[in-house]
Amino acid sequence: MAQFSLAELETIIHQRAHSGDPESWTAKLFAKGMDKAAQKLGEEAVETVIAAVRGDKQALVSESADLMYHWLVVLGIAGIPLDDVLKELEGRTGRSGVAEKASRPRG
Ligand SMILES: N=c1c2ncn([C@@H]3O[C@H](COP(=O)(O)OP(=O)(O)OP(=O)(O)O)[C@@H](O)[C@H]3O)c2ncn1[C@@H]1O[C@H](COP(=O)(O)O)[C@@H](O)[C@H]1O
Repeated sequence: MAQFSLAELETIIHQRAHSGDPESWTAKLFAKGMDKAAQKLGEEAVETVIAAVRGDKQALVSESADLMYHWLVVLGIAGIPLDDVLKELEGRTGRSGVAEKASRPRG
């Protein structure tokens, strides 16, 4: 089991975004803004799909990591905490007591 979580990565991204370090990819993405970050997220999503369709498990793991990192960057630029997404997912399990969300049909 990995000793690492998306919450930790979110914290790292937040720290690096405002580090002012010219070598930081995170700081560069935040400086370029949502259009560039969303574009990178889309590229990583496509690369993940290609790895999956090819059945390349090693690439799928690597591209998934790129995808999750860029997804968290996009959430960060949008000002949406990871916890908001986790609460949304939790609601869909029916565990959070948000009955209307749990029973909502999925599109
Ligand atoms: N998890 C990641 C991570 N995953 C992917 N990437 C970067 O995402 C970039 C995208 O890779 P691509 O090959 O698609 O892009 P590219 O060809 O380099 O760039 P373009 O020419 O497409 O603009 C690469 O520079 C990767 O290094 C990441 N950069 C940072 N992190 C995490 O963020 C932390 C802080 O990183 P810095 O902000 O760079 O200090 C790191 O310690 C990691 O934990």
